[in-house]
Amino acid sequence: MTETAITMRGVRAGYGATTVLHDITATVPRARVTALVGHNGSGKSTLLGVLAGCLSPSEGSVEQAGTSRPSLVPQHAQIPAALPMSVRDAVAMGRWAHRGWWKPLTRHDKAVIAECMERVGVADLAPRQLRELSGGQCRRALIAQGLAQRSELLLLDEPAAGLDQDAQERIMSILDGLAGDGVTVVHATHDPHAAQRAHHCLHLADGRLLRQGPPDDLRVSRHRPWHVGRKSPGRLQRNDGGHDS
Ligand SMILES: Nc1ncnc2c1ncn2[C@@H]1O[C@H](COP(=O)(O)OP(=O)(O)OP(=O)(O)O)[C@@H](O)[C@H]1O
Repeated sequence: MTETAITMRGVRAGYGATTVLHDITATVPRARVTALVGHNGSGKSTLLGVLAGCLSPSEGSVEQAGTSRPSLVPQHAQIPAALPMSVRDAVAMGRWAHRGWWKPLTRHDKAVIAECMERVGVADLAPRQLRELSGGQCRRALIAQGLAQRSELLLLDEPAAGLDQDAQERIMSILDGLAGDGVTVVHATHDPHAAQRAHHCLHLADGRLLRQGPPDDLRVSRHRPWHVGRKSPGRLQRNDGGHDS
């Protein structure tokens, strides 16, 4: 049976006086890939922020089964393009959560950094400047940075957006492999194919959870990807705990 990594109950959250997420009750399975799907502005990034602990719910609760601090991989590098920084330095920043930025890296830190770069296929790019990388290479370097935190929960904001099919496929395979190794992966995506590859989906619309369940049940159409058709099959669970028919 699949264990639950995260349980959200009645989560309401937003920015200042603006509420973005309303009454989100959902679960995220452990050691699986979960896709957050929905139109632009539906609240996917905001929900990632809540799961990462960057945004506190104004109502409701988020329970995480694991003990490690979540690792959030943002959509874009939070590093100014003009700042000289190698791929190795960027990945090493993932260790700051453990050591603080002021302490020298230990042998263990260096081994973790090397392993994470190897895992996502950027080891040969280690001395290159981040600003010199292609979009796909840069995304993989950011994923390596997230992995270097060694968290049980990896959150990614559109990790494959704007990449060609091969680069997307490579990133989705990396996420699959991580889940296979026991990491709980949650990523926001607009891409129906990426959603189809996930084990579980949370479908948001206007800040509310429309439905959650396996991607096959989402019946994603290429032309209207996040349209909820009348023929939706019965297994998808609605946010009120009922089932579509
Ligand atoms: N820092 C912020 N301050 C105020 N409002 C914000 C902030 N960030 C996002 N919002 C608002 O919250 C709503 C949800 O945005 P969010 O980025 O979570 O959606 P999204 O589904 O990730 O969108 P996209 O697919 O375009 O990335 C939007 O109306 C947006 O304008």
